[in-house]
Amino acid sequence: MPSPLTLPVIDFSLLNGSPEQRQQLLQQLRGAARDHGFFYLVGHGIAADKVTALRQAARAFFALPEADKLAIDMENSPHFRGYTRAGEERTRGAADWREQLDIGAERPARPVLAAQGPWWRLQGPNQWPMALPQLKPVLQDWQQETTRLSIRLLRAFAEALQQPVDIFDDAFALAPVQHLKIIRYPGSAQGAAGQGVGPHKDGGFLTLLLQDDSQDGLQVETEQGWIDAPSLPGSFIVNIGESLEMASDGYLRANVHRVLSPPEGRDRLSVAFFLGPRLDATIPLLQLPDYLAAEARGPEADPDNPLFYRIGDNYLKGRLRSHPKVAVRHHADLLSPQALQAASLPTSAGEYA
Ligand SMILES: O=C(O)CCC(=O)C(=O)O
Ligand SMILES: [Fe+2]
Repeated sequence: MPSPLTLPVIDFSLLNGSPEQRQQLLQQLRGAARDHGFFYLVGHGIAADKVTALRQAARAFFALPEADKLAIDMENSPHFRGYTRAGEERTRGAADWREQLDIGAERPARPVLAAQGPWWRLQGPNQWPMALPQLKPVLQDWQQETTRLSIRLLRAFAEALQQPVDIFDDAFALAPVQHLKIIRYPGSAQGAAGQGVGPHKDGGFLTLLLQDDSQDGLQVETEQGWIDAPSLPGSFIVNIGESLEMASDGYLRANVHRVLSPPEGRDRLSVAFFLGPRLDATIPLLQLPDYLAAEARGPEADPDNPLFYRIGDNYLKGRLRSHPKVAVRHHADLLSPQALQAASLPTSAGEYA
């Protein structure tokens, strides 16, 4: 039995409706992002045939022989691009049971001079599978579509928070982070007790998640405990990242979520797009009008997860922690001795500095 929808459903096409409809939409967006940090987005304007093409291409990628996938293993890439086998990625030290392909914006690697931020190491070429040439145009098209939609959403948030509509534009000028991940959660003998991906918040500004219409598993943490976020066909799940929470002094909420493994014999495919400001931007701090500032909770402080005002520092911290093998192979100079030691243990619960 699918559980009832408990997260709000927002129709983005009302942005172009009557002035009353537009105001109502902005209020809904603000409320959903403040109270839950998660909502369903419909009326988003991305065509259904693009969704179909994306799902087919993602399925075809995961169906490739393992050797073709490992030919683009993320371990080859100092920029954290490429394929990760199930069990290799970690969330708060515990292994996630999902395989995935990470793609970023296709930009040349930068020579990293000592005086520049080490986060520039995240910029560089993607790895594309030779065995499936049709994947690249489909994923790049999706990356463009979701970037456009995310920026429209951010502009709507700016308006909903009584800010100049272009307040975030500088942070996205030239080279925003456009991180796209196609993900497959294999079934597990442990069923829902298995960790598809462990509890975490997303970094960056906004996540647009395309779910699997035939297998659920996403859950969001609330004051009442975990709630299911079952698939709603035709929608995206939108959630707020930690940097946007920080920018809005906690008004917009970055919420904890996780994915439970499917039962044995089934799997779940999802596609997550994470939009973030350019790596060398600092988080713009919004001045909220008094009536909104009164509702802002301040960003949540987690001693295990320090947040930085420099966007690149947050991304680098996250990538080094999630992909310890890549970190040790390419970025050992950035790791603390404890992190280096933890990363070389097979199933450690280490935290990466
Ligand atoms: O696959 C999903 O449904 C969620 C994935 C997720 O939360 C993430 O990759 O950050
Ligand atoms: Fe997430």
